[in-house]
Order: sequence, then C-alpha cells, then structure tokens
Amino acid sequence: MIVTIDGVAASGKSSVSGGVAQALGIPYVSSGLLYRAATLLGLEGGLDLQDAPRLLDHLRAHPVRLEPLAAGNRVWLGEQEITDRLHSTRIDRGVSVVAAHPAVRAWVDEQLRALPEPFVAEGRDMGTNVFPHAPHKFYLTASARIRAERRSQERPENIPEIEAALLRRDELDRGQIAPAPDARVLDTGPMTLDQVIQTILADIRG
Ligand SMILES: Nc1ncnc2c1ncn2[C@@H]1O[C@H](COP(=O)(O)OP(=O)(O)OP(=O)(O)O)[C@@H](O)[C@H]1O
Ligand SMILES: Nc1ccn([C@@H]2O[C@H](COP(=O)(O)O)[C@@H](O)[C@H]2O)c(=O)n1
Repeated sequence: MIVTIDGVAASGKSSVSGGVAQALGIPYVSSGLLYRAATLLGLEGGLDLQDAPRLLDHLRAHPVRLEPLAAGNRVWLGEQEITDRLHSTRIDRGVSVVAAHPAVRAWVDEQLRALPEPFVAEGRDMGTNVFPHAPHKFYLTASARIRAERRSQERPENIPEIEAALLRRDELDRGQIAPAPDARVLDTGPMTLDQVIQTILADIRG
C-alpha cells in the first residue's frame, strides 16, 4: 500500500507524513530530500545548477541514498550522512532550479519507484506522477503567512522574508504542485498537526 501526501512548501508534509507513518507502523519517504541532496552536491561541487548534464554526471559519480524510516528520513552520500545539511536557506534557494531538470526528476523517480511497499510518500508529484495508482492520496495547503509563521520557528529570517521565499519557491515549483484529481485536499491553516494526522488516518481506515 502507498499513501501519498503532496502539497506546497512548508505545508506540513514531512511532519504529517511522519505522524501518519508512525501510526501505521510503516516508513515514510521524503522525496524532497533527494532534490535537496542533488542541490547540495551541485553547490559543493561548484557546478552551475542550470547545467543539467554536468549535474547528472556529478550525481552518478557520487551516489546518494535515501533511507526511509518512520522516525525520520536519512540521506547518505556513500558512508557519510548528509541529512542535517539539507534544510538551509541556501538549499531552499537553489532546489527548484535543480528540480526543474527532467533528468534530475527521472533520477529521483527511479529511486522512489525501487522502494519496497508499504510506505507514505511525500512531496509535490507523488500522487500525480510517481505513484498515480496509490489508493490514498492527500494534498496539504495553508496560507503563505501561516506557513511562514510556522517555519519561523526553524529559520533565522523574519516572517515576511520567509513568506516571500515560500511564495517564490511555490512559483518556481508550479510545474509539479497541482494536486492529483483524486487527492483529498486539506487546508491545514486552522488545524493542529495532530488534527491533520488524525483526519488522514480516519480517511485511510475508512
Ligand atoms: N497543522 C500544523 N499546525 C501547526 N504547525 C504545523 C502544522 N503542520 C506543520 N506544522 C509545522 O510547520 C513547520 C513546517 O512543517 P514541515 O517541515 O513538515 O513542512 P514541509 O511541507 O515538509 O516543508 P518543506 O516543503 O519545506 O519540506 C514545522 O515546524 C511543523 O512542525
Ligand atoms: N516530489 C517533489 C519533491 C520536491 N521537489 C522539489 O524539491 C524541493 C524541496 O522539497 P521539500 O518537500 O523538501 O520542500 C521543492 O521545492 C521542489 O523544488 C519536487 O520538485 N518534487
């Protein structure tokens, strides 16, 4: 069984997916971490993030592995864990450029489709493109201001700066942020994290 949880930036996808996965006793898969890892490698390799062929060569020469766990995903570059380096303002700024390359998307999708079921998959196009056959699909939204207020607990910038960056990322990601037609859309603005998780679990359990 696959559950997909897509949504806009900082809408709560990874927190909600972690909670749903833990309640179901299955792992969750954070697809954004692979795009973030590709961005980190590109930046640290001094590459032009627009240069898809060089980026792909670099990714093939430096294998990245996603370890999906219910308690939190880990990302490895060979034997080195790089998870803690993937959530920064620098990566947030570059990641949408990297994610726009069809070859990078194919590199991510191949890794995701090779994972053994069951799992909860979160990202932008899990329900539309990667796992269109998934029986349970959800899509999270919230206003940019609410998302920025929540994110301000985790980032040094002020709320208007975070809000502007989130809107910019949503705009750059517009090619892959449409909800699947069969996804249940949840506006998490007026909901607590636990309410979102319980709503999804109730829907899955029928
Ligand atoms: N319903 C909610 N109520 C209150 N806080 C929430 C809710 N959902 C998420 N949060 C908080 O919002 C922040 C962003 O959530 P999270 O990192 O899970 O979002 P995301 O969609 O995975 O982000 P990104 O797209 O950047 O990877 C976290 O601090 C999380 O605890
Ligand atoms: N399915 C996905 C997931 C992510 N992206 C791109 O990665 C960026 C980071 O994702 P987060 O979920 O960690 O915020 C995101 O802004 C997209 O550019 C994607 O394209 N498809």
